[in-house]
Amino acid sequence: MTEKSSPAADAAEAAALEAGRLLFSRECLFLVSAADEKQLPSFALSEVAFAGRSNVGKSSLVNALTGRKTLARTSNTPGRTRLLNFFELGERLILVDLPGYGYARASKTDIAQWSKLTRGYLKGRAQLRRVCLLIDSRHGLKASDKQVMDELDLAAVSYQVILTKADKMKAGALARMVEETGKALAKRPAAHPDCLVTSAEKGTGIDSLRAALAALAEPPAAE
Ligand SMILES: Nc1nc2c(ncn2[C@@H]2O[C@H](COP(=O)(O)OP(=O)(O)OP(=O)(O)O)[C@@H](O)[C@H]2O)c(=O)[nH]1
Ligand SMILES: [Mg+2]
Repeated sequence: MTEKSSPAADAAEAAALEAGRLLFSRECLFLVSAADEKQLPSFALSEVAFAGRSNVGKSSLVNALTGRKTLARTSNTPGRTRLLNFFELGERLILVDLPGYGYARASKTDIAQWSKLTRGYLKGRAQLRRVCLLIDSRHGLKASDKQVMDELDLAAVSYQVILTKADKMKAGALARMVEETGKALAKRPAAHPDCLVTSAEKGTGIDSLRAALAALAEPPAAE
């Protein structure tokens, strides 16, 4: 079903896109990595975290959003990101690239470490305004994603599901995946009701995501 547009809705959408463009035209800097709870930094800015199974494209999405190809390290090998990596976007928002979960070949110690540090961060971080929960659009929601969603729902942490790697999908299959995922989200209290579709490779959905994240950033300082 397509939403009817009105001049007011069109103007609001254009303003949101412009806010996203302005925010993400600002410089994005790597700040710090955290390997344990004691290393978690404390900044006076809201945070948006990128979570999801290993290899879904979290680091690539951070790079696509910020227009920097090598800001966050990406890899063909699942399990590339092992630490929580914090980036500051123009003194207005912190982006947090998280290690992936569900990486079958990681050692038990690694998995336990992910669980403790990342789950702890996701559930207990006062400044965390939104979790972008990335799902590979070819695979859809897996048991491990549902478990993380259960935890976010329980902790009342707002999350936005993002179907990634859209360039790898045919239009019909992608539309079915969007519908199926949307149905699963309808019953979840902390989920944003609509999922976004992105391709870090082709730039699909990047402007919409920038617009959504701009609504969470510190307002620009008065000139
Ligand atoms: N075709 C395509 N490939 C993508 C896209 N996004 C990421 N990839 C590829 O998917 C692989 C994994 O990407 P990463 O961004 O490292 O994934 P990640 O979720 O950060 O992985 P971990 O840090 O290991 O959890 C890389 O080979 C990327 O080039 C996309 O939108 N389209
Ligand atoms: Mg990564």
